[in-house]
Amino acid sequence: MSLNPRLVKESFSVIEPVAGKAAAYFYGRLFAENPHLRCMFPPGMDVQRDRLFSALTRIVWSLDSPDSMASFLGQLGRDHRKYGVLPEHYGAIGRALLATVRRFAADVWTDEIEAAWVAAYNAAAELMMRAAQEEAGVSPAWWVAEVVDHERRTPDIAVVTVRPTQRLPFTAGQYVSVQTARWPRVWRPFSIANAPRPDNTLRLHVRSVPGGWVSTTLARDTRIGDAIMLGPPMGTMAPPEPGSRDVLCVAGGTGLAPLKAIIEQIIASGRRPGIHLLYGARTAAELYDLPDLLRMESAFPWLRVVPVVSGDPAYDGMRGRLPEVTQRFHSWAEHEVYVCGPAAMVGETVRRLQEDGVPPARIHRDVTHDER
Ligand SMILES: NC(=O)C1=CN([C@@H]2O[C@H](COP(=O)(O)OP(=O)(O)OC[C@H]3O[C@@H](n4cnc5c(N)ncnc54)[C@H](OP(=O)(O)O)[C@@H]3O)[C@@H](O)[C@H]2O)C=CC1
Repeated sequence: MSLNPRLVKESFSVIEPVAGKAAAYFYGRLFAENPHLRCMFPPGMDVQRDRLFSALTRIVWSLDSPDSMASFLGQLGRDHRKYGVLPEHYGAIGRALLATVRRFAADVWTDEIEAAWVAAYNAAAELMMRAAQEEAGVSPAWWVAEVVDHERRTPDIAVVTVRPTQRLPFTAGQYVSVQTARWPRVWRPFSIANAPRPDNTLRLHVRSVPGGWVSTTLARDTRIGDAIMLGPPMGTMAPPEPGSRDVLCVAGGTGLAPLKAIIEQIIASGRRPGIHLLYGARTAAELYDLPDLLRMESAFPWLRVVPVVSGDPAYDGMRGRLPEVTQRFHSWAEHEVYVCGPAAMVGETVRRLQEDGVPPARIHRDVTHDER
């Protein structure tokens, strides 16, 4: 049976409004039928349920773009090695998924829809298994990394430098998932805040969020010499192609991390595009990386760093909210644009940029990391 993206999308749109219930049913069914799989997942499943649905949403909506589906599923397959997922697990996952969509789309379900889901799942599982298999023997399923530096920049934000014990190749703009010894099987994504370095170190910008297990452990309770685990690099945000346009980066809070990596990579490439970095925080004290950015600016005259403060009327510099400041600052229609930060800020900034004529293909945004 060949893929039928339309039937999968139509039936999936019936399930989307009850995504939470469907994800809970899926895991309940998976663990009831395969109790041995439960130990591969964290004790608290809330984040996992959200992840399942966001991955599923992404797969379903990219079913008619084979390249982007293959690239996403390849990364997902490589990433799932760190959970210990093996080819034999895909059958069990497929059965639980099919039972879930059949139940939650019961009102519209037909044999054709069932066949379309089976074909789509088999194709997706095949891409994930193949990518995982190709990686086995070439790269570890996860990396152990030693914390070699830990700076508390604000009461809530730390810049953590780690050195994996084996080389971890990545592209500027990508992220890794992190597991700490305190919270086994709980993985949270953080962007790598530097371009690849000869000494193999990676920097992470971590804001401890209330109730965030991994972020709080990393920001407050981690010391030099501690070991953490890193999953394989993920994400498709990457530096612009050589010879391309001037660059705008709009960073909200710790959303700065991947944009700093991209700027470092552009500088290291020897190219000289003009780069504007609008770097926003609520107060001047929250601009936790400004001294470092100003050093980069003075070493690279084509970079202009513009701190923007949204919550302090007495701030003696650019004031306002990032989406509005971005819009009134300049016309960016000819730029390559990168936006990263809180999801609502990213959405609003992207909307305004498009309104002002920046084509969507030239706007690069990170996945949000709001689950930590
Ligand atoms: N650490 C990492 O590696 C990465 C983090 N991220 C994501 O970046 C985000 C950073 O969060 P955090 O450091 O807490 O940032 P903050 O919540 O401190 O916000 C930073 C700036 O963004 C503005 N902002 C927030 N919400 C909105 C909005 N709805 N509209 C317009 N402006 C807004 C804030 O202004 P105000 O609130 O005054 O409007 C402030 O100026 C998180 O969502 C995180 O998941 C993304 C990629 C990498």
